[in-house]
Amino acid sequence: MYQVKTYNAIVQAGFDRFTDQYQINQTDDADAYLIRSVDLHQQVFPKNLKVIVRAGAGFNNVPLDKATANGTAVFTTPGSNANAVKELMMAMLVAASRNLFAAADYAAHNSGADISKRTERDKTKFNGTELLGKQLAVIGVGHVGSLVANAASQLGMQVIGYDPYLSSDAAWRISTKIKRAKTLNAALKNADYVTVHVPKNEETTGMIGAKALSAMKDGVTVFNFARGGIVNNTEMLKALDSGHAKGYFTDFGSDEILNRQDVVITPHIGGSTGEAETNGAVQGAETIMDFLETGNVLNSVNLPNLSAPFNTPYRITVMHQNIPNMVGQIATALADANINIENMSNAAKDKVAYTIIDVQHLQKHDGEIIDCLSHIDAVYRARLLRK
Ligand SMILES: NC(=O)C1=CN([C@@H]2O[C@H](COP(=O)(O)OP(=O)(O)OC[C@H]3O[C@@H](n4cnc5c(N)ncnc54)[C@H](O)[C@@H]3O)[C@@H](O)[C@H]2O)C=CC1
Ligand SMILES: O=C(O)CCC(=O)C(=O)O
Repeated sequence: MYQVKTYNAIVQAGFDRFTDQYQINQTDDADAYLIRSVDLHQQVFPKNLKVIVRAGAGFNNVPLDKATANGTAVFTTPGSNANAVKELMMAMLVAASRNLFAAADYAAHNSGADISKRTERDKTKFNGTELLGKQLAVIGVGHVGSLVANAASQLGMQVIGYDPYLSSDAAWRISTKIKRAKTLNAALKNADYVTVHVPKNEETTGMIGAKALSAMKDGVTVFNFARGGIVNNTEMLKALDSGHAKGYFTDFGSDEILNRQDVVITPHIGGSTGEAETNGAVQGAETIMDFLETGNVLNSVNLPNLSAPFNTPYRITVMHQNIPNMVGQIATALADANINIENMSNAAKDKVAYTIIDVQHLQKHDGEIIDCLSHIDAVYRARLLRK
């Protein structure tokens, strides 16, 4: 029986997807974590932890190096909440262009006699502009960014995307109407609206800072529904205070940006729809079961993609450092144990490699061969799976 631990609210549809080989259990010795935004950076991972699935897109709450060193595969559920974020972003674009929040706040407090007279007098304060024909820069054109770009284009906006790491799968999702910028500055310089949809990492933290903001034109509105810190709040406030930027809309509040008319904050609700939570939980459960039962890897953030049909009685998987002679050492250990390899595949991603070996017969006691492989230097984890 596999133990699955959760740290955040996971919808029932995800739990229902697990077969009876799985138990949802808040144990300290889980085989798998199915999580959302819990910050795992301070956690000491149990040795038994084989897989972490973040139901959602951002994985900056998971310490990847620590997970790798523990032999733990980390996955996300790509695209599961992208439509939810896109719809929120479209609402925010309209809200920004029509001063919607200020206007609604005014109307909610406009009471008493002469209400219509005052309304007609004051409504000019909330005059907006239309999105049609305005330019939107989309920084990061992955699952969310591509949907935002396409939807904005359908509203008649001129959309320019910037994504130096765009995958070919993602490129297929982008409308041919979206222009491609070769540099961040080229994307920013004529944009009326700028939105970021990149993962938070060393490169993207503060990417919308003094330099990027100064490359934008006067009157720009900036949106950050990706992660706090991608936009530098101090520099954003300077741009707002100087009148260079018109507004800042974000899903990530923090003290310094509170209580301003020109900043709209939502409480990290980008992925908070029933549909997105169901997608993430179901995809998450399926990812856990597939990895634990077949060892196949698809869309992991710390392991290379590697899948093969599991047609033999036994499969050995080895997660190890991407250094010379690992496959040789693994094959030698199996030969020493008189185990014949039916099929072997190996792939690497950055510093981590992964090997799948299918075998018909085991000559030694199960534990012995796994023990033997685990003791090879630079092996993070070896597992034996039965069909
Ligand atoms: N507010 C919320 O509740 C949600 C926030 N998010 C955030 O949005 C981010 C994006 O989500 P997805 O689109 O699903 O991820 P994704 O991985 O499909 O797309 C991210 C894109 O950013 C690009 N990218 C990476 N570094 C870049 C850089 N330096 N400059 C330009 N582009 C760069 C990648 O090539 C990729 O195409 C997530 O990492 C997460 O932090 C995602 C879902 C919900
Ligand atoms: O609602 C959640 O779990 C967070 C969504 C999110 O930020 C993400 O998927 O990256």
